[in-house]
Amino acid sequence: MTTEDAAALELLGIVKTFPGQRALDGVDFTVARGEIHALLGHNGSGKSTLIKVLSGFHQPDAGHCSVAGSRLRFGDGVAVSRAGVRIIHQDIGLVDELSVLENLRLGVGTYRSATLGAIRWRGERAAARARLADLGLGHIDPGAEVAGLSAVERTEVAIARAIDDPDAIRVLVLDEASAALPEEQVQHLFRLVRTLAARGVGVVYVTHRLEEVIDLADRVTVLRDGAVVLQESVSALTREDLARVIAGSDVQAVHGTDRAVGRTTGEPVLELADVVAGRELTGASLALREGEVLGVAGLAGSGVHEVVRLLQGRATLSSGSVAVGGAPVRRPGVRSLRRLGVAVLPGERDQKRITGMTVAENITIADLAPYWRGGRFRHRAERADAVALVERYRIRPPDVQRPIELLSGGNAQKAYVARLLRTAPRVLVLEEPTHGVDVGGTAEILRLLVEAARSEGTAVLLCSSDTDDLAATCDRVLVLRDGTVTDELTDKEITRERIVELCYAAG
Ligand SMILES: Nc1ncnc2c1ncn2[C@@H]1O[C@H](COP(=O)(O)OP(=O)(O)OP(=O)(O)O)[C@@H](O)[C@H]1O
Repeated sequence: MTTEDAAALELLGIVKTFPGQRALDGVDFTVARGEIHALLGHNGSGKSTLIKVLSGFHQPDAGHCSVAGSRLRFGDGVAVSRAGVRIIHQDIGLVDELSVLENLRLGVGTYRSATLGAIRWRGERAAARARLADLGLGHIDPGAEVAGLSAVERTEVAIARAIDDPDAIRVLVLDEASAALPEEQVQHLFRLVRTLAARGVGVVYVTHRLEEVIDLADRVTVLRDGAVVLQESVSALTREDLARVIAGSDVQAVHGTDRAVGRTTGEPVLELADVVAGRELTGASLALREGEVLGVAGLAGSGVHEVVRLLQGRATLSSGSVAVGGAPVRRPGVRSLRRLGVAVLPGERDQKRITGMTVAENITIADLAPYWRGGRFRHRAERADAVALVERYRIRPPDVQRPIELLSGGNAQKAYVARLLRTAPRVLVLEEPTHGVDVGGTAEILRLLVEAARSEGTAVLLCSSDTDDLAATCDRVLVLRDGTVTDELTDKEITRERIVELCYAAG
């Protein structure tokens, strides 16, 4: 077989066992040249492990790998890169303070136009511009600082950086590259992916967003518990088919949650009035009421993220006021707000994961008081609570003594949501709570949030870029633009299309 005929990527018979657990159980995964191949599976099904085997990070117990017809030795990251495999992780690893050009050149070591030790920036800039234009990214200025780019532009730059020599790239893996992208920017990413596929690159696209698979991919592989349960052309499948195969059973619809009309009349428990704060909020006001699920939507830079940062004490309140239960909070922050019954789940992983601790400890840490009795800590009671919550949230594997770092991304996210809900707060502020969570887990988390609002009267502030989540659960949705609340949707006005439209509206 010539290199031209060979598959871009062939992973055959891959087995990987961790102590006490088989993460991959003889997986065959083949991607043709120019094919966009979606890799799906529930949280903990083995997607990341398969990618890590390909990258050389994990040594598999069995199996073999070929790239464009050439056999590849496992465990050798340099050989993987030399063979033309590029992997973009969700944490795309750009340096914010540097320009696009500097980021493109990072890691390459040499500047093309250096003579006698001096870098000829004009030449470098022209080369970078040509490289971006070649990938259809002519709209990105090489001189722009990365911090000022939109989320999708950052992803585009990360991909452009990886594609240092387009003719030599055989396989591009995008590991949840769209997870942090607002929905309306995803199409830009798709355009770039299609450009690369049209040049013969085999693309592996890992995602939990099933609509994206239908829209973008040619073929799909679904993993369940480390084994391939479906490998098929996407054209034959619907979103519902995929959800069913991923879960291994019928998934309860996330949508169509019974939205309670009239919920918006409870007492305000969290109020922001004319808040100017951090880099983004320029006069935002909102009132979250008892027993309601209030959604907050907006594009990157609109201020949604800054609302969460403000409530975490990470963005300074310059003017305006924050009040809980009618009483002003002068310095909002995690501690001051927790005392008032406000719990915050931030979006960033490092802000919620407590490394070096077990799953049980990560779940119970927010309130250990019930376990202290007579000066002694009742480990058994703590463990029993954690076991019950792991069961309720279907965290896999169901081992509460496991270090949290060893959980898959989506299973860890379920543990953080469990931590917050367990403390039965009066106000619950969540940023992207279903980020990286599979279709079944998402339905469960949203159901629990609505239940907390309905039966406990919890006031839930749901800051999310997932318009499906917002449309399925919220009693009201606020849209932010340029740091202020510009629109409010209630009841039947809350649709996915309307939210996106308002996020994008001008002026
Ligand atoms: N280093 C490790 N040590 C022990 N177990 C691990 C390790 N890495 C992963 N696992 C386990 O292997 C299984 C597969 O995990 P993996 O991260 O591949 O899942 P995933 O499909 O990527 O999930 P997600 O969608 O949540 O990211 C999980 O049960 C996970 O807990």
